[in-house]
Amino acid sequence: MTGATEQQSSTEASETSPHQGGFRADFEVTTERGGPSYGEMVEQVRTFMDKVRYASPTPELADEVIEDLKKLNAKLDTTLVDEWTSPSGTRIDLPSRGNITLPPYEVRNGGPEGVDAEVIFRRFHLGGNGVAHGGHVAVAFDDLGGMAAALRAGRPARTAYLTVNYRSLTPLETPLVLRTWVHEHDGRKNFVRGTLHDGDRLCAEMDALFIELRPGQA
Ligand SMILES: CCCCCCCCCCCC(=O)SCCNC(=O)CCNC(=O)[C@H](O)C(C)(C)COP(=O)(O)OP(=O)(O)OC[C@H]1O[C@@H](n2cnc3c(N)ncnc32)[C@H](O)[C@@H]1OP(=O)(O)O
Repeated sequence: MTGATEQQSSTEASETSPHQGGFRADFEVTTERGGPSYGEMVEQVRTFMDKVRYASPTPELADEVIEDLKKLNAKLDTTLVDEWTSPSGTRIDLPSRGNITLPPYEVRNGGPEGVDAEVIFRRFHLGGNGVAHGGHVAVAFDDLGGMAAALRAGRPARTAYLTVNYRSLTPLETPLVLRTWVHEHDGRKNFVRGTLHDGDRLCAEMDALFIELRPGQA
């Protein structure tokens, strides 16, 4: 690969970065990091990825887009911070907490009893034949399953295993309902279940184990 590897991609955490071990020390919730336009910036990137998924550029246009992207990457290089202080993942006012790597979802209800969210798989989440890639469905279950475990336990949890049963096709660009809840817990172990529905139709189910992290655990 050329180009991307020439550029800076992240910065090291500083001693004052607010984290313990492998996760943030607290549920980091912010609405201001990255400023009022951060959500729109993320949305424009998602839209760009949607278009890249279906674009078939001429060689000239591909070169033009590469030059534009290099300029944009250079702009962001001037603002990189460590993972613990970046807006991504903490902006609870934005879809998927502003995390560009997740399918965009909005939590309609979330608490110790479970999480109820609306998720939309985008055009760039295409697997084949117009429907979502199964890996992206698993990503949505992982994040919202981890959220159900964390909200019940009051501290972060890591996925030990996660099984998805794909029951029917998962459409793109359609608001879907994803629910997760702790079915059973035993010490640090949270057995979490989840469902993904398109209206009344069950698209997929999840069965997972999330282990609460000990303070300072990597
Ligand atoms: C509002 C904002 C919210 C924000 C919400 C944000 C949510 C984000 C969620 C994202 C979550 C992720 O993707 S996390 C990334 C993917 N996951 C990982 O990389 C995890 C890699 N694995 C590990 O780090 C480790 O194996 C752990 C942490 C999972 C477990 O290690 P440990 O803490 O040392 O625990 P350990 O003693 O081994 O196990 C504890 C108990 O669990 C059992 N156990 C452990 N692993 C398994 C297993 N795979 N299957 C069955 N059982 C298991 C053990 O037998 C033991 O049972 P007993 O003897 O006690 O009965």
